[in-house]
Amino acid sequence: MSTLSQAYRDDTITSRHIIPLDFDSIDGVPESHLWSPSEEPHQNIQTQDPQDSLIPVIDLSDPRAMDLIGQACETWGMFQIINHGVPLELVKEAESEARRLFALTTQKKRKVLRSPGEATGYGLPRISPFFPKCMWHEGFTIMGSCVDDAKVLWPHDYQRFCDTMDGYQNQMKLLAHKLVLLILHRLDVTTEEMNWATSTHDSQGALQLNSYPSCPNPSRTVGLAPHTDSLLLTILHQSGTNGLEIFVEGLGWRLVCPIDGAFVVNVGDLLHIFSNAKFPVVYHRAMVNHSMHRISAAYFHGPSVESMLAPSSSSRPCFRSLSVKEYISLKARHNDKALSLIRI
Ligand SMILES: C=C1C[C@]23C[C@H]1CC[C@H]2[C@@]12CCC[C@@](C)(C(=O)O1)[C@H]2[C@@H]3C(=O)O
Ligand SMILES: O=C(O)CCC(=O)C(=O)O
Ligand SMILES: [Fe+2]
Repeated sequence: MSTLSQAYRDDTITSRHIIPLDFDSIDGVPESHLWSPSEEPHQNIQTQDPQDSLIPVIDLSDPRAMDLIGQACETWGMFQIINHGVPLELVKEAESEARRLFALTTQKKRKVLRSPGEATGYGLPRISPFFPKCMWHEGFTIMGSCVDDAKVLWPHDYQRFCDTMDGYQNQMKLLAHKLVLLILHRLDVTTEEMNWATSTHDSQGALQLNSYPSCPNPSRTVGLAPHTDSLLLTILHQSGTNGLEIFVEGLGWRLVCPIDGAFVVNVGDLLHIFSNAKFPVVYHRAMVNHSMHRISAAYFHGPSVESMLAPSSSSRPCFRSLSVKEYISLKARHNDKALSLIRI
């Protein structure tokens, strides 16, 4: 049976779109990373009170949580959660292990570079080929065990990194299942669909550690260009630094304020399709900072890549049915045009 990492293997990406900048040895922003002001990410920035939290913050222990989550999915496709049950020490530990990884020398990190046909390892975001300029970003993608890469990075001390990432992925998987159950109540799903969406044994996940080093010219650079996440839902830990923004129709780009101990959850393309577009597509991006090195950890949760996906119990589906694998491959080839290709 195919796994997520196999589904992400077959594309034709070139090294220019894989190798992050050598952040240790630069003292300015190279032309390759300078976005012109007319390029999309620098448009529509709103002045905003940093306290003004547009995206709702939901307490998972609140009896109204299910309703609030349903509403948030319909309105924004995004919400933040607190009291989620994930031990905060584990979250801190995962962040500090991610920092330890990105603090290694460029030479070390390039030893675990994601190779062109592979899904995991160190490198630029997969969406890089779709943009004219490079992103101020380095990432490390994990699908399941990361022991092979960790052994290369820390030959004598790889266990700590692996144990932390395993523990974090396990917690994310549990939380993702809880959230899917809560979210599906908003949709009129059949028992069969409910089983498909909540079956724990063949769900698939990926963990992406993101690093955005401080940048001498943040107004002309982009950390992670505007995109939507592909799978069902994403659970994001953003370390205390601003950077994540969501595009809201009519309002433009809005900051998603970091809240200590909270996770940001957003609807991915598969859930947009499954909801028959009742939940919006969620464009978001990460901007960079002059003084802070920002880290984030995103967990992507999806169903088995072999399974079929169709808008749930809808008499007028607006998307054709397809396998998860097929959607991943369409997305790899067409990025944000993928959804329009399956629209009925
Ligand atoms: C399971 C996933 C989800 C991936 C691909 C694969 C591993 C890495 C994820 C990201 C992380 C950064 C943004 C994104 C858009 C990217 O370029 O790589 C994500 C993408 C997706 O959601 O499509
Ligand atoms: O770093 C962030 O805040 C956003 C990360 C993100 O969107 C992603 O990994 O898909
Ligand atoms: Fe994302």
